[in-house]
Amino acid sequence: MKTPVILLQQVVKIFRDKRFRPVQALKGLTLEVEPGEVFGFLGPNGAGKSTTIKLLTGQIRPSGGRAQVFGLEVTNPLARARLGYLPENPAFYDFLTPREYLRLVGRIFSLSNGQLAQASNLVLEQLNLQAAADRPIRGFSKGMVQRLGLAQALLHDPELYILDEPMSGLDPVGRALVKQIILDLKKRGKTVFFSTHITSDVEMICDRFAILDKGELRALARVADIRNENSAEYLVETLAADGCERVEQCSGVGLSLRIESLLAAGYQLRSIVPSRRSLEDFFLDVIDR
Ligand SMILES: Nc1ncnc2c1ncn2[C@@H]1O[C@H](COP(=O)(O)OP(=O)(O)OP(=O)(O)O)[C@@H](O)[C@H]1O
Repeated sequence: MKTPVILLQQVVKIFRDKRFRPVQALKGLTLEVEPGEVFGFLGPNGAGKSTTIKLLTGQIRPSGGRAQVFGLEVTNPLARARLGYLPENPAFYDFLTPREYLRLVGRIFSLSNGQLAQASNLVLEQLNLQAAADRPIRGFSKGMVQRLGLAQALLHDPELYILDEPMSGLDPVGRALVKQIILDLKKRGKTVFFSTHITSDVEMICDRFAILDKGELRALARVADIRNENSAEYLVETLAADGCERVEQCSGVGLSLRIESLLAAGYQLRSIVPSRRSLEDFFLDVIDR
C-alpha cells in the first residue's frame, strides 16, 4: 500500500480564548490524502480548515493525535522541504519586488542561482506577474498579492501543495488561472490539498473532498460519486395549450410513461434534462444535518 501524502489520525486541537477558556478547533479529525490527488477541504467559517493547514505545515502542534506528511512528522524539515504552502492571508516584505522575494524563498529551499533564475521566471509567467516582477510589492492589488503567494509556493517545484483558500480575493480571470495551474500540477503527478468555501471550484477540479464543520468531519467523498448520485432523475419542461410553462421532476423509471401521458393531455414537450444535485446542495444538506 502507498504511504498517504497526508495523514491525520484523531487530531485534536484546543486553543485558549482571551479568558483562557478552551476552544476545541479540531475534535478528532482523521483523514488521508493519496499521492496525485487534488483534494478539496470544504467547511463554513470557523470549521477548523486553517487550523488543520497550520498543523500540516508544522506551524502549530496538535493537542492530541497524529499528523504526518509523506510518512514523516510534520515538524520534520525533510517533510517541509517537499511541500509548497500558501497561507490564508499571504503577507510579504512589501519593500521587496516579487523577483527579490522569490530569490529569498529560493535560497531557503537551497536552489542554485541557475535554478532560481529559471524557476522564478517560470512562476512569474505562470501567475501573470512578469510585468510587475520588478515593482515593489507595496503597490500591489489584493489579487496580485494572492498570485505572488501562489508563485512562491510553486517556486521549488515540490510534490505537495497545501493551499489555504487559493482562489480568495481573485477576479474570475485569476480564479480560472489558479484552477488551471492546479489541474496542470495534477497532470504532473503532484498532490494538491486546498481549503475553500467555493463548492463549484471543488466540483470542477477535485478528485475527492471533505466537509469539516465545528472541528468534525461531516463528509468525505469522491466528486464523481456526488455528480452521479441522483442522475437517474430528469427535469421535464412542457408547454400547455394555454401557453403555461411547467417544469417537473421525474424519475428515469417513470419517464416514458409520464411523457406519454403529458402528450396525451395536450402538452408540448420543450426539454428533458438530467437533473443533477450540485455539490453546493450536498454541502448545505450536510451542514444542516
Ligand atoms: N489562535 C487561536 N486562538 C484561539 N482560537 C482560535 C485560534 N485559531 C483559531 N481559533 C478558533 O478555532 C476555530 C477554527 O478556526 P479556523 O481558523 O481553523 O477556521 P476556518 O475553517 O479556517 O475558518 P474560515 O473559513 O473563516 O477561515 C474557530 O472557532 C477559531 O475562532
